[in-house]
Amino acid sequence: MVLPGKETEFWLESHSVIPRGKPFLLVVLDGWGENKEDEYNAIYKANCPTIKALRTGAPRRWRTIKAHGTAVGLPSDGDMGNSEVGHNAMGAGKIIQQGASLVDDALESGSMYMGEGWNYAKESWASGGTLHFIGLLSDGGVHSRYDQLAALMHGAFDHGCKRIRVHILTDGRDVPDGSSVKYVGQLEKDLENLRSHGCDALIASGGGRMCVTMDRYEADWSIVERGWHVHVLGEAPHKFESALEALTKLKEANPKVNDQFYPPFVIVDKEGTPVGPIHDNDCVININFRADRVIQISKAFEYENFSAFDRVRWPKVRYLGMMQYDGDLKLPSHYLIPPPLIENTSGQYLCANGIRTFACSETQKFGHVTFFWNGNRSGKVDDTLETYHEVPSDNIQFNKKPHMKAAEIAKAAQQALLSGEFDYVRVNFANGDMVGHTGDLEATKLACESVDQGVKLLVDAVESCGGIYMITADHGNCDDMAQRKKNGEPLLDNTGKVAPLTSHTLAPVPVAIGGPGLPSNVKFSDSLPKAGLANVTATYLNLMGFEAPPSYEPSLLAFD
Ligand SMILES: O=C(O)[C@@H](CO)OP(=O)(O)O
Ligand SMILES: [Mn+2]
Ligand SMILES: [Mn+2]
Repeated sequence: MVLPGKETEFWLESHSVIPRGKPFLLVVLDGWGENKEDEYNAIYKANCPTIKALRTGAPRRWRTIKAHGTAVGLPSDGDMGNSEVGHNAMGAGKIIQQGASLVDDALESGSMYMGEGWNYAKESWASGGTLHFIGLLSDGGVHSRYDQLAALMHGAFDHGCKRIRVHILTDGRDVPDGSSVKYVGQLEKDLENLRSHGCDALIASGGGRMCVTMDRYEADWSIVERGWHVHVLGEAPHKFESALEALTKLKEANPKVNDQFYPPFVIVDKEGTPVGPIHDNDCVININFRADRVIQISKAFEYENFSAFDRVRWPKVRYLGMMQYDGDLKLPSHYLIPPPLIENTSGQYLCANGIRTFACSETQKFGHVTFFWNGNRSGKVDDTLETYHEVPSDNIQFNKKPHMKAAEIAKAAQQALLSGEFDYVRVNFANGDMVGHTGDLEATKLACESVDQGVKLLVDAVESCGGIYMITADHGNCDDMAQRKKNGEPLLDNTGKVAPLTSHTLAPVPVAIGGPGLPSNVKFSDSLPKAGLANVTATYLNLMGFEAPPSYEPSLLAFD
């Protein structure tokens, strides 16, 4: 192939120390932080000899970096990291002001209500339509935030909206299980307030985020179909007169049900009529700013030709995302806030310099190492140079099968490394995160062990092909499985048991480098104590034998 000349925008200089041409492995351990070593740290409690050896075997080639808060473009240092921001940063080498911050700014400045999106939405209620909000109901700050929903409801009322319906997805994954009752209470108060001012405002339908609407990467379209039935058609086996009643009665009927997995429900009036199905001329605003879990429902609302499930009825609504979720598909076509502009990604540079890439994960994280990595674009950067390999995830609760697809991912990546057909193999192991989100400590230990075995297979493969590796993570999760009191002690629930932590953590994440292809004088620099995930990108460009572009956050490497 003809490599680009110096004059092209994405041409990269050769690195002065590290040669090109060694197979390079990059592993992202999803949800794997470096945290206090106690009995609730699943990594510490599990048998993970490979990762332990990386950590203790080469101190100059192991360090931690920040993976939460402002270091990854989130509004505050109280915000835990997440896959979207983490993979965006690692893929693009920059700290990107993320969706949550952009929405905050637009609400604060008032520009939210001056854009094209808002005007488009307004036409609906100006001509008698109902305004529907759909989204994750919590203040987790990963996919959405309650205060932003509250601001938009009041904003709509101030702009003349007289009828609002809210379709809630209970969380329990970014916030503690059981907290949905609190968020529903808060929402009911705000709706009551709107009603007292003459706005007909009610909760109309809902369900748990992992059961209703918020599927991702087409793992299980039936999740979205269930959402369609309750939000749009107003149909569900479970009907209640209030959302609080729904949560209470569904829990009574099945005490094992949790916030993440509440079955779909519809709110009805005294006569049993659903209070808020979605009709022609209504407006639907999806309040999630994060893309992955709302792309499918957005397609269902937006696409004329749609065959993922039978919509039964497809109302002609004005549909808007909080942001545009997919830059390649331009989906949805209407949105409130322009998404962060993520340009000059590592993929663009590497493809322009002829690097042959193999990217692989299982369905649950497949888009993380492709879509998020490439700045929220669903296509490939270069079809001829890149192979994207998806291992189908099981559709189960992952504590039932904590090894997930780690072995299959490792095998596929091992083959890619040994084949000689790729220069760069990039994988994500989902287990620490996906099993961590179940709050099941014992299962999460097994999850960590499966990841460790996968990493071993790959580090051995790098060893045998003379390559270089970098092992890192996108944010914490399995490193702390207990909710904590202010003093750090585990919090007990009302039965006296330790309350499980299902969310991500604020922990920094490890970065380890090595492999026989890495010159012996390469180590981590001591001069970047505050480095974060965005510093990873220049580092791996160096490890592949390139100088990083000057616009990237600095490389973590130093040379003896
Ligand atoms: O499951 C998800 O959607 C999030 C948590 O809300 O996890 P991650 O950022 O690791 O994908
Ligand atoms: Mn993640
Ligand atoms: Mn997660």
